[in-house]
Amino acid sequence: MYLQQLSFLNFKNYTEAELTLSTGVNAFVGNNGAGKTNLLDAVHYLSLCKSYFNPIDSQQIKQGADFFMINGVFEKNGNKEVVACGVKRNQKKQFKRNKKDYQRLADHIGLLPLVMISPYDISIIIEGSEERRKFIDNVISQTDNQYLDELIAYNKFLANRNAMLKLIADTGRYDPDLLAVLDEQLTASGTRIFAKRRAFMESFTPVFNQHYSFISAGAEQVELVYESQLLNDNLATLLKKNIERDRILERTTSGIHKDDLQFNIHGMPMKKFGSQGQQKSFLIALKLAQYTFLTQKKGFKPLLLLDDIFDKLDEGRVTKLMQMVSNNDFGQVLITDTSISRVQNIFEAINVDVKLFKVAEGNIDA
Ligand SMILES: Nc1ncnc2c1ncn2[C@@H]1O[C@H](COP(=O)(O)OP(=O)(O)OP(=O)(O)O)[C@@H](O)[C@H]1O
Repeated sequence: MYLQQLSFLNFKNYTEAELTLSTGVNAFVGNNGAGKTNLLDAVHYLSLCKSYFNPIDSQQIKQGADFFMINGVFEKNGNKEVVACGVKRNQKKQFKRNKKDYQRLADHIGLLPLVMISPYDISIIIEGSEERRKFIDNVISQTDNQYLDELIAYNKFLANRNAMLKLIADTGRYDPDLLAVLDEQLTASGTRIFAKRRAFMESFTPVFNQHYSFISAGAEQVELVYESQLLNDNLATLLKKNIERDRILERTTSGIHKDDLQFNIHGMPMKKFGSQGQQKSFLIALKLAQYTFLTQKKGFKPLLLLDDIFDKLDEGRVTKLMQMVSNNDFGQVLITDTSISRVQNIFEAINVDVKLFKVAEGNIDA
């Protein structure tokens, strides 16, 4: 699967742009603020119906304009897929595939899969557990349509149970039978999500380890560990065991909403003990493992978007990484950088053709 043509109107700092991409490596080069990341974000819209960086659609409209429009022509399994996304101020987002409007945007997710690696991903390491759960959930939901619905249902059951705990605290009236019904719903849904997350992590972790040791040439030992209360006990038992604590805190303290991922380097937390380059290598290995997982599940290669990828990585890691993404396991790659000579030198050294685009103040030249 690859993106053949991309065009957009009034998208962020672009008034109008149109480009034809190569099926291999495409590099977008320009100064800070030129619009390189914005271009990758336009591609992200076509795949996941939203920005990678900012959830508010109207803020992506060029300042002073009333709407933005993004169009893409993809080639997938020998067929053309024409995708269009339009946002007008104060109106619902429009999303079309082959000229037909989607009823549910969720139906588009996973059709044209994509993996983005960006400097903003550092939040997966440094922020709270929610970011790491979001990472797992995003990867699984690109290959499992029911997963997102299951998560929505779980969150609803969780909100109901928390509301009940609050009501008990406010009124002093405790009805164990009613709570048992809520526990049953939460347990059934939470257990299904846990099973999916655990199965995913079992197949994902060895691939992650392989990618990390390739990029770092085995320079350091890292570890990725899935943490869930449900690994030790089933959810029904946990809810019963912790009911007194939940009543005091007026919220549910057991469940898959407490899951996390532990990232270690030489047995210590990556967040505190990893260098910037090691943290970046860790994130890249996570995302490339996501790419491998998606490829295996889908049976075709997703798009790979690499934003500002060379910063903080040493020459050895850059070469390894570029060798890896240019080989046959990867398909179309879009990459951004500030230096033409750096991009040319890196790819010349590994003998890989690159289609170069120069980006300056919202203009793209091939
Ligand atoms: N809605 C908008 N309207 C107009 N301009 C916008 C809008 N949103 C973002 N921009 C502009 O886009 C520019 C940033 O573009 P982008 O992040 O793509 O730069 P970049 O080429 O990736 O830069 P860097 O090398 O620094 O990462 C900024 O100048 C910003 O003001």
